[in-house]
Amino acid sequence: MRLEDHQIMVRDTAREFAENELKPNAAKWDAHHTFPAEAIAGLGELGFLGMLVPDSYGGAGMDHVAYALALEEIAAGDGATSTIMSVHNSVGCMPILKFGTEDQKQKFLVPMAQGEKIGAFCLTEPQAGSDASALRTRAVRDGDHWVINGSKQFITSGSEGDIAIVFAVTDPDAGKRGISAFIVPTDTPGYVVSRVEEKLGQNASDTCQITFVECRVPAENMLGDEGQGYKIALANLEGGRIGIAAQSVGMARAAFEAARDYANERETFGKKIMEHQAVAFRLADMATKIDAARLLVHRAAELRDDHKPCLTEACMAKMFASEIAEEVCSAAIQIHGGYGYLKDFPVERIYRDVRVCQIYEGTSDIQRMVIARSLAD
Ligand SMILES: CC(C)(COP(=O)(O)OP(=O)(O)OC[C@H]1O[C@@H](n2cnc3c(N)ncnc32)[C@H](O)[C@@H]1OP(=O)(O)O)[C@@H](O)C(=O)NCCC(=O)NCCSC(=O)CCS(=O)O
Repeated sequence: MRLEDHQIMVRDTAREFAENELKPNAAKWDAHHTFPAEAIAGLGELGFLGMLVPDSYGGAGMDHVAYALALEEIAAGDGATSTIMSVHNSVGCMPILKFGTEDQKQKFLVPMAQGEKIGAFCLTEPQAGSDASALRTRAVRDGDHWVINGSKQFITSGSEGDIAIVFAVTDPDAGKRGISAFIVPTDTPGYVVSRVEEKLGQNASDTCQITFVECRVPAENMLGDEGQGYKIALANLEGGRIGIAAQSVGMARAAFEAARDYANERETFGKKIMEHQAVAFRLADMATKIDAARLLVHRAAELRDDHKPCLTEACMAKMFASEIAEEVCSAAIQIHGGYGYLKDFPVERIYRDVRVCQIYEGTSDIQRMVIARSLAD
């Protein structure tokens, strides 16, 4: 894959940031469940929190390939930080860029793109995950406000974030066309963080249950037209999925590199374990899978940059990259032997962090479902 100069610069900048600011801290943040506030501020200074937003709205005006390259590098440094970055850029900023009014862009998008405000995406509910149209959260018009009541589940940055894109039913008789989207600052009364979840991995990124209790938002905070919410959600998940795929590649690469380095140091039976064919072949398979996943990610990102349809390609990239990433991380632990199971080595954390990539922003089975639809006559 041939990269342009600005893409190489983005990749190298992100790699340096990951090496210096993320890798040395990732284990500590994971152990103490610390939100990486300083690192997020650093990403903002580098322009990585408004990557896809034009400079006229305070962003870096980058293409999706550059974005995928940056996310891969940030994920190689710390999976949790890359999740905050991915959700913020793709399903936080992009819905406002694409569907927002000029006033909404000035008020909400500009500070988000400059990294002053962090975005969250409130679609999923306790009983509506894969079946995203089965929402129960209701928004009822009351004069010049909408009043939101309901529960949202698995919300990245739900507690640490500042601006939430919230989907709610405004017309219960209209099915998918009865869902609308709202921009809700998280300091709005009635936006309640009811639980910060305990998770297998990605402990530095908060995942929350949010309850909306008579949460009143001004009518001008509706995003897009009334009834357009479901379409807004799905359209932005498409780009989000390319981001999750890039993250998966980054985490897989970090685990692979740790295993490769270990294999070149560790000796058994009088030689480096790299010289045992079983280990060398395992590493060869890992490297091949990572490269294949990256090519799928870049194909989807290029299509998006060319404004061509890429739903199927985004789903293929996410499904494949997230699944091989778990395989690669598992193999990396195997190469480390018993040490791979210890927290002293990074592969233990990366293995935990990468698992969710097969679940959030659409499970692997949902990706397969969407891909299969494109195969039907
Ligand atoms: C399972 C699903 C794929 C099912 O989708 P549907 O069959 O319900 O959708 P459709 O009827 O095909 O489409 C509805 C509507 O939207 C338009 N649409 C669909 N896809 C796109 C797109 N990619 N771009 C633009 N528009 C799109 C479509 O044309 C229809 O419009 P019209 O009615 O024709 O006008 C789907 O439900 C699905 O993807 N489910 C998984 C949901 C998911 O990924 N959830 C995780 C969300 S992440 C979260 O909430 C946590 C936040 S986090 O922190 O990450």
